[in-house]
Amino acid sequence: MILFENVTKTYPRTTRPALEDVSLEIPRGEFAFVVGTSGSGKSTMMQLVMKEQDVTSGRVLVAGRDFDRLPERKVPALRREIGCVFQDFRLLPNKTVFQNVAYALQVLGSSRARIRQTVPETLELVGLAGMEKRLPHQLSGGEQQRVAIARAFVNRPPILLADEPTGNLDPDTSLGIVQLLDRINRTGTTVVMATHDTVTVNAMRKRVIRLDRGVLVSDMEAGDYTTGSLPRIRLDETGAPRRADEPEVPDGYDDGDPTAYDGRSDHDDHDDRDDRDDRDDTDDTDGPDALPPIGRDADEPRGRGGLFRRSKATQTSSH
Ligand SMILES: Nc1ncnc2c1ncn2[C@@H]1O[C@H](COP(=O)(O)OP(=O)(O)OP(=O)(O)O)[C@@H](O)[C@H]1O
Repeated sequence: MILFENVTKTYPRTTRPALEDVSLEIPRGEFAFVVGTSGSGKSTMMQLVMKEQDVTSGRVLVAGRDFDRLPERKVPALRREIGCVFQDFRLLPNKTVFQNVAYALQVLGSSRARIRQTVPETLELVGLAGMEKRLPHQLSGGEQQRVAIARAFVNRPPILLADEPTGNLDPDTSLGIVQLLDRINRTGTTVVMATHDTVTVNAMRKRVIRLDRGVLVSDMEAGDYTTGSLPRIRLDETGAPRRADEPEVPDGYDDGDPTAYDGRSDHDDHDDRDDRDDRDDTDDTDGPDALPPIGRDADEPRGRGGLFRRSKATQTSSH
């Protein structure tokens, strides 16, 4: 799960925040687009999730970790749980497709047996079986991005972030890449994709979180990039998003709606943290060979719900 509570990020020597008072929750297993024009704060949001940047104010929780309480020594373990894909692919030019993907496991200390088994499985999943021996320059842009996705996913991270992954690709190829991310999402991995590619966003009918100059202006289920539908957050009379500190229902409200906030207290979160610390220590020693196979989470519940409980009113209004 990814949770932002009233997150503001202002970079040094700038006056306007890159993100301003952003609150949202992306439950485990969800596919969400983050859209907005250039400079609206999409990459900043991704970097905050990776803890490559720190918030100026507000709170971020990712994969059970409260960043306020996350010691620096535990950041590498966090990043092992987040795969990343970028617009410019970032492949190693002198390594083959197989070696590029295997490298991601090697740096995690995986055994050769594990690499021999997992890399071909993953290349098959992304549609590159038979291309193991090619170098990146012998691939099309779309194929290179598939290698990058395989590399990001080969250790089966619970979260995959894709920052403008289709920015260098033509529309048909872009759609194929987003469909691949959708397929990965169906294995249980949470996928968050930043983009301003209206065509692919509108083709997918997924959750669409929209930023405008650092402000979250809409959050829609099965939304699109132009008109929007099924807003997730309530708007006030002026059309502004309701704030996270004005819950629509009391904390802990749950009428059986799996998207309802369960109102867990800070105390509960603290307990979580203690459990998590234990688990992190296990992670550190288990190594990637303990990773579960593709599809491990597919049948699990989608995790607890959002800060904002959707009501009939929010489902039918549009903006
Ligand atoms: N390291 C930085 N230092 C200072 N300002 C930054 C830094 N990174 C981003 N910004 C500023 O923060 C704002 C948001 O940038 P960000 O890269 O998050 O937007 P974006 O929506 O990802 O844009 P694009 O689609 O062009 O990648 C912009 O005004 C940008 O100039």
